[in-house]
Amino acid sequence: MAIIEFPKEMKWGAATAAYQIEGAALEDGRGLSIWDTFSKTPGNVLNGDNGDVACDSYHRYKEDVQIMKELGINVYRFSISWPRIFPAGTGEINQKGLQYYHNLVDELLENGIEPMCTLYHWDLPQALQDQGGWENRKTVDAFADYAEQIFKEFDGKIKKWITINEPWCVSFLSNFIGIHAPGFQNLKLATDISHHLLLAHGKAVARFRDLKVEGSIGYAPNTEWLEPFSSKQEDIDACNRGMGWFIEWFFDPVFKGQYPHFMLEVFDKHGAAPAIQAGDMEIISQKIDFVGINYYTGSVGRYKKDADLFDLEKVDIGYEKTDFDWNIYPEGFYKVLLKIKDQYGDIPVYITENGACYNDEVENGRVKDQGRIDYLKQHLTSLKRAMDSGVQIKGYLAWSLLDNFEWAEGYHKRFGIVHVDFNTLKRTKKDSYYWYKQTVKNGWFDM
Ligand SMILES: N#[N+]C[C@@H]1[C@@H](O)[C@H](O)[C@@H](O)[C@@H]2O[C@H]12
Repeated sequence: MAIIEFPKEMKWGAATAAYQIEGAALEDGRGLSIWDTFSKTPGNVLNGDNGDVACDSYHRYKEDVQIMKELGINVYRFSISWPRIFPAGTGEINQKGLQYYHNLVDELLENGIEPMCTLYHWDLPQALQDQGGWENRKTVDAFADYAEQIFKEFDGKIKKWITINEPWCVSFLSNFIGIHAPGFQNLKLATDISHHLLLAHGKAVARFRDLKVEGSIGYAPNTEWLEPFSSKQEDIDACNRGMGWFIEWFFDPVFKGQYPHFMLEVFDKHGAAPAIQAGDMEIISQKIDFVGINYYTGSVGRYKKDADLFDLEKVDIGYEKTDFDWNIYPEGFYKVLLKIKDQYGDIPVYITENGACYNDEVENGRVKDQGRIDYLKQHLTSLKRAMDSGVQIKGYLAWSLLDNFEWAEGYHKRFGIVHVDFNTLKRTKKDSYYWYKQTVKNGWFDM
């Protein structure tokens, strides 16, 4: 067996998001989000699930922090619910909402765990959606005002900040593919929203710098690897276009100050090039301190005219899959990280999400989730290989601490290293929790 060992200074953590774990959706002055509306529209979420209760972490955060403390992690990524702070999206502040996050952050700090805060993890205030949502440039400024409020409130307590989680999901999955809130299917709308999200990111970074907030700031794009089916150039080009949708489209504006021409060509062909105003790209491309990378899976792809926007067809060549029916493809993790380093330079990287869906259940008080342990081992081995190839990895945060509301899949899809019984809200540490605990303690594991 091989020992996979990590630097002593590497951070180890776990990640969650507000709408997926908090519950208390109608409590203490919280306003509605687009996910409250979307999840309660019949047919949008499996089994009609919603985030009204979720893991009830709003009330159980102290228990959850003790679970983290026993786990031994030193960083915890959570998100702030914008409508819990600004119920109408702007204007009056909900003090009880702020107080909840002070309580959570204080509990983390008292237990030696560093908070990493995501400002936007998909739960846009419904009041802003009613005014056009991310399609409306006014939402960009509303986000910057919300971010400024949070920076001022938590400066000195929170020192790692993420502006936007997975802008591809917020724009294309939610407004072109349409399976996430608010559920539109319009490519031009989606590309305009992708631009406004990057603008919102940039404006929040500008406020962060202007306020001289202590700490570091970045964003957390989602990534995927597409391996060409053959060495034919048409297959290679199709895969590069497909990855460009996740990577270059959201990295080039931030790191190069312009959209990738090959992607603009694709969107322009469909009459969907984004509306860019003078000065936008300068705002978007100001320096950030780190990039968060979310990686789950990869696929094999080949050229097929009109198969999708990119003339790309995914091919199932029999990779083992998780219960989300996603390929287990750790090689792609390595390749994504090297691609980002090669194309965008030696930017510090946090793996802000990586994990596996297995719909495991408790049997005699135990959850035997060897599949998740194997997934983590394989992907951490790829991560170490990327680090040995020069990628500046600052930390790894497993998705997720808890089984939680998995968006359109509801509570059926489980990503946690801790099982949650959604009838009783009982937490049960899985075998993967104990494996991860030992790995965090040692800084190595036996492959
Ligand atoms: N699906 N899936 C699991 C996980 C989702 O639960 C997170 O909220 C997202 O940031 C990202 O999509 C990844």
